[in-house]
Amino acid sequence: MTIPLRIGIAGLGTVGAGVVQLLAENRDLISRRAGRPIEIVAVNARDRAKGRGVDLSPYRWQDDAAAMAQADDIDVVVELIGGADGLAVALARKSLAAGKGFVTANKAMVAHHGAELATAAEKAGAALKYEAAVAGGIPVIKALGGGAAANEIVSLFGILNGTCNYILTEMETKGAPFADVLKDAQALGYAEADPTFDIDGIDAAHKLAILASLAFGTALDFDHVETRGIREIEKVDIERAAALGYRVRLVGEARLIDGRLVQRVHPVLVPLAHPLAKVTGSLNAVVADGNFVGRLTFEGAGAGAGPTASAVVADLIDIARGETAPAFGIPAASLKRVETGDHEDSIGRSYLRVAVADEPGVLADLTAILRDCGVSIASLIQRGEAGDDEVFIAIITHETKLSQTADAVRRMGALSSVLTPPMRLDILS
Ligand SMILES: NC(=O)C1=CN([C@@H]2O[C@H](COP(=O)(O)OP(=O)(O)OC[C@H]3O[C@@H](n4cnc5c(N)ncnc54)[C@H](O)[C@@H]3O)[C@@H](O)[C@H]2O)C=CC1
Ligand SMILES: N[C@@H](CC=O)C(=O)O
Ligand code: NA
Repeated sequence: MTIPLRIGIAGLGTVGAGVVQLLAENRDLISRRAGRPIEIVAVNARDRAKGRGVDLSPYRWQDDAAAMAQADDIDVVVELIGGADGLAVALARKSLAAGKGFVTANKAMVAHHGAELATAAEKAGAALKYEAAVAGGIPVIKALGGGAAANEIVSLFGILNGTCNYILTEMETKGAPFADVLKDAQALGYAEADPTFDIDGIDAAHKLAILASLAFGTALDFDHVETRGIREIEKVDIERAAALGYRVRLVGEARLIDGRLVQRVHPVLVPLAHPLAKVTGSLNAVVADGNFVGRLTFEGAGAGAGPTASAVVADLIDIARGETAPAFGIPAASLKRVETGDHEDSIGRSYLRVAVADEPGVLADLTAILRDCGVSIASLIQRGEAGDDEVFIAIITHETKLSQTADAVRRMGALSSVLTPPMRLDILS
């Protein structure tokens, strides 16, 4: 007789309802692939009466999510509530302490408490899995932790937030205003409960910290992810970028440089021919360089019910098969603590947007600052009608140490003819 894997699901929102639907719809196939049935025993959410478009009648309603951690008839707790702290992490701690497997889509919790939870899982001999937490449906956690595990990986980058990518793409293709597109992304189930996590880059930073730890074998270090979101991106940046041969994307990058870890989430300009320029809508992409395999590129849906449920259920299938690899590829106690490096020490090209008063000598002042800082101009666009109070100057620099470009931007901002703080976006190479 085959013994089913019995699960309890806490959280029945976009992802939770997606998991219920997927397990029901692909039941037989999943059972064959997992080697045994995966059965939902109990479900929990804040509001029992809420309609969710899925049939919950076969399952026990559990008023208290934490009780799932103690229930004798549950082998694995699936946490789809969200939030770095509070109920989610309490449930994780209790479930793992009780020796139950724990599957989560919660990147905020993993980024903040991943090491502690991985240690608890190892101690209990239980599985901790979080494929859905990074890049939604893309199986990148399994790829880096498994398929590419023989390689040394020294750098990775990618588009890690579906909401931001959707917003940037819609602004570019439809000229739609930021606020309207954000509402659409929320309605489509892409955004976090608090969408500032998306648009301020925090969600991408959570994911980047997790990927970096897994890829480099370093301790999770969310606090040192330099994070900048897309709030300051204006229509003019998207238009100027397009005129200069680029698209704007929110990208997370992590590198080990001389043993120091540089982690950065920031909006960048991506050349039109670059693979990330073709990643549109809520799609995500992750690019990792391995020393034997070479460059690996993963692309797929980064958000939404179906893709995220796909990743959650993939973790359940792993557990049903008896896989118990350490959560971060190596035992949590072996993850290396490394110092933080500074991205501004590296060499790169940048886009600068400077809003100036249309008066004689302004351009000369800007170019003099760039000269004094050792920054050379690759291209420059000035557009504005005669009589406009404000003119936008867009500059693309040649390769320079980025700290020099930062210095130039600071000095430009101090000019009385510069009307708002200049903005710099680096160019992805
Ligand atoms: N929506 C997406 O595309 C993706 C979401 N995630 C992650 O999946 C998790 C769930 O996200 P969504 O389904 O989008 O969120 P959601 O807001 O649609 O659903 C959250 C669910 O948790 C329940 N809940 C919230 N607080 C609760 C509490 N105190 N007690 C009991 N239940 C509570 C709500 O009732 C709801 O059923 C989050 O960690 C999110 O970051 C990960 C990848 C993609
Ligand atoms: N809010 C997130 C959901 C997936 O992780 C995103 O937009 O990418
Ligand atoms: Na994933």
